[in-house]
Amino acid sequence: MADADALKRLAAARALDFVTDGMRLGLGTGSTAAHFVDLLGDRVAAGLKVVGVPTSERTRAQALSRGVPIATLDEQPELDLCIDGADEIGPELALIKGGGGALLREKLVASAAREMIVIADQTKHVAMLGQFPLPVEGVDFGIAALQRRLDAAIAAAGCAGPGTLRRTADGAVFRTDQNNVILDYALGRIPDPARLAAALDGVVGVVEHGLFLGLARRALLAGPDGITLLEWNAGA
Ligand SMILES: O=C(CO)[C@H](O)[C@H](O)COP(=O)(O)O
Repeated sequence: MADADALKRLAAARALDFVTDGMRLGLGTGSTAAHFVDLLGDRVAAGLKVVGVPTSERTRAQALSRGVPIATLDEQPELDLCIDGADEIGPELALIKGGGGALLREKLVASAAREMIVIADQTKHVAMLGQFPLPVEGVDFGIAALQRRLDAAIAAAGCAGPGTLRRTADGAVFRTDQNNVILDYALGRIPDPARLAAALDGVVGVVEHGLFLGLARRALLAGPDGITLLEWNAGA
């Protein structure tokens, strides 16, 4: 059976079929998105004309190293397509994102795009979101108070589970590219993502959360038997 990284690259390669000359692209963050940027670099070297808006400093550096022209979201506020990975893909292409800590810029870039395509290995596809801890990005002023407000909002939305302040491997508090902190909520199950998202949106001190609802239109899932295309049109 193909290993997970080979499957991620397979999904990334298929996403290139949706890229056409002149496109303004949102470039995601994470190991799957990194495969896409790598392969996009080959296409650019072969003459494809695109401009990419990276969702993290990591992706920005990679795009530059692969010769992919980049711009900021201020320079390109309207994008044609955003290609990004996900930590979980649930019903109606509801996503958990932010395992790599880039959820805020990822959501900003995806929201600026006419279409978002998620690329992943098929293990990310789940019947219900929540096994992957939900990242919540917040300001670092009064983290303990923020956590209390979050615990209450999460309980009111019918979910429960501990929130843990994210740290780096050497024990330092993790900082996002926007210099915020992340609380990872191990909820186990999120039966009603829209209800939880609305609750989190209302918490003072929350900058953004990792529930991406109504943003992805397609998902390309790679498995041992090839690519499965999932489609969801929230407006239909
Ligand atoms: O949301 C993300 C980063 O903030 C990533 O898309 C998500 O963590 C998936 O990563 P990978 O492709 O490495 O499995």
